[in-house]
Amino acid sequence: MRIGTSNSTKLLDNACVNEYKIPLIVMMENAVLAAFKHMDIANNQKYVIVSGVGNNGGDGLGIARQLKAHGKEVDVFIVGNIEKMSECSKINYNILKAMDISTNIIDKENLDYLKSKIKNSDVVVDCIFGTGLERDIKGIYYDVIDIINQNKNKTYSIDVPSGINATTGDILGICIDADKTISFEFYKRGFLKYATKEFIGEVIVEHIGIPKYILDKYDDKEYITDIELIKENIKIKNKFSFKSDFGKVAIFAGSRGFTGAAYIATQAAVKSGSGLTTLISDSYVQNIASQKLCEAMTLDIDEDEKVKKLIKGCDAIGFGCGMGDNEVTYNKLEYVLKNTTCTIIIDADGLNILKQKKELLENNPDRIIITPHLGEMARLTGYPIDYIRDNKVDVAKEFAKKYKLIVLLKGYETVITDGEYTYINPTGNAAMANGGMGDTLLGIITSFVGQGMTNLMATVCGAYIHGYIGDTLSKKLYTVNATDIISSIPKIIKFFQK
Ligand SMILES: NC(=O)C1=CN([C@@H]2O[C@H](COP(=O)(O)OP(=O)(O)OC[C@H]3O[C@@H](n4cnc5c(N)ncnc54)[C@H](OP(=O)(O)O)[C@@H]3O)[C@@H](O)[C@H]2O)[C@@H](O)CC1
Ligand SMILES: Nc1ncnc2c1ncn2[C@@H]1O[C@H](COP(=O)(O)OP(=O)(O)O)[C@@H](O)[C@H]1O
Ligand SMILES: [K+]
Repeated sequence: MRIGTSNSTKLLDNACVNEYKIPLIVMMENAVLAAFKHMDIANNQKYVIVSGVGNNGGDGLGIARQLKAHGKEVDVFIVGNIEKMSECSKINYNILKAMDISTNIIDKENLDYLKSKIKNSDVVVDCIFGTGLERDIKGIYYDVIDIINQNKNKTYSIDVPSGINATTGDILGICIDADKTISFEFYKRGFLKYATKEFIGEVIVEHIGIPKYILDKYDDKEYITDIELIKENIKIKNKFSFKSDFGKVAIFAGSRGFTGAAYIATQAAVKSGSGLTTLISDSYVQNIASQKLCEAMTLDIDEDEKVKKLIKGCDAIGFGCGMGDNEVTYNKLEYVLKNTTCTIIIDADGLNILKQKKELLENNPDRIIITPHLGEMARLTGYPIDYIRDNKVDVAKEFAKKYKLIVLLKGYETVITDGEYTYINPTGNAAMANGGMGDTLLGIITSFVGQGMTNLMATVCGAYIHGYIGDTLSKKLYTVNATDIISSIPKIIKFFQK
């Protein structure tokens, strides 16, 4: 699913109208019919439409007509200067008048009437502002939004809950508290902001008849990952496959007190389908982990020659889980990067050691994937956590571009980007917020890179599948742990295999 801003919508509108000769009223009617499908007419009878005088308002007037045509009771209210009504809204307004569907122009005097109609309705359809909102909401607009929020039974917002800036997610003074948002063509970038989530309700993105090749042209290269993309990327094991076809990977992980991290990351790679997996750790961890790792091999990190030989032949290397934030870990990372050419996936202490010394990243373009959580990203970038949380796409993109690597910024709606293409991961949940989850993810991504996926797709697919398993398990489990995820990996990957 594509992500877009107010600007993308404007550019697309202009291209459709001027270049491709699709009249705006045609797109508006498509938008009306698309939104109408989600008006839940089987369960509601009384609707209040509140329209502004821009095109978002025009959508509302069209929806009012459709609702009437389906036998619903509809009260239409318009807020704003009717003289300034947009051309297409005017067309829909005139149709309503010609059909004798009465409309009320809102002023200070009839706010009580609006309130009583809202109280008495099943659904308020919010069409005050869409992507055209740019400045703070004041005066009568403020009062109307407040009245809707205080008195509604349910509110369905068209394109954007009025009051939310579609690009930034900022609330411009006040906003509609929507139960459902029916948005057109793009999942609005502003919806990604955590603070906005509680106002957008369920979000549905509908197409309004714009051909794919036109959308591709005006694409911001930002997407919500969908299941089809995963299915396209999961490798089919054909009958002639050999273990070398599924990659040779190594995991550098663990230290005293962090044996679990080593086991989890390694076992996750094994279960994700790697042909050959080796855990490289200190001898203490090796002794313990090897008791549990039946399929993976283990190697002592201090056996220099053996390590060098092994990593030179690897297709991907995972690095950092539970290794310790110290000079030894830094030296090992430097060593691994120097002695290999394959992709290195860096997490946890592998990231912590980089905070003062980012030259390792600078000198290794296009072969590193980093998987920080917000805290680790704060240490890497120097930005405060709150700033990163509110600007996660931009922060991740900036870092990826600067160091020519892939950033997977973890958390609710994990961001994955190579600086040019960005994917937001829709899977995963709070039941997964416990130790070891990141190690599991590292193992899955390392395995996928080793199996031949591009670095970007391995990261996108890894995050999606990791979260998908968590979502599936959390339906029955109060907490989902790393070992739960690991045992479900083969079954779920099989489900995605085309
Ligand atoms: N391709 C698509 O996706 C299609 C999209 N479509 C729909 O069009 C919508 C975008 O329409 P839009 O551009 O007319 O902007 P919209 O959101 O109605 O707002 C503009 C109005 O609000 C006013 N106004 C703004 N801020 C204000 C404030 N703070 N306080 C008070 N007033 C304020 C502004 O007034 P002005 O700034 O001119 O004074 C103007 O009157 C989009 O969201 C979707 O629903 C479809 O119909 C067709 C295809
Ligand atoms: N609330 C949440 N919603 C979605 N995913 C989550 C949530 N909490 C945690 N996760 C996922 O769980 C993993 C936790 O990783 P991380 O923070 O590195 O944990 P650890 O280092 O303890 O293993 C990440 O992939 C993250 O996206
Ligand atoms: K709206």
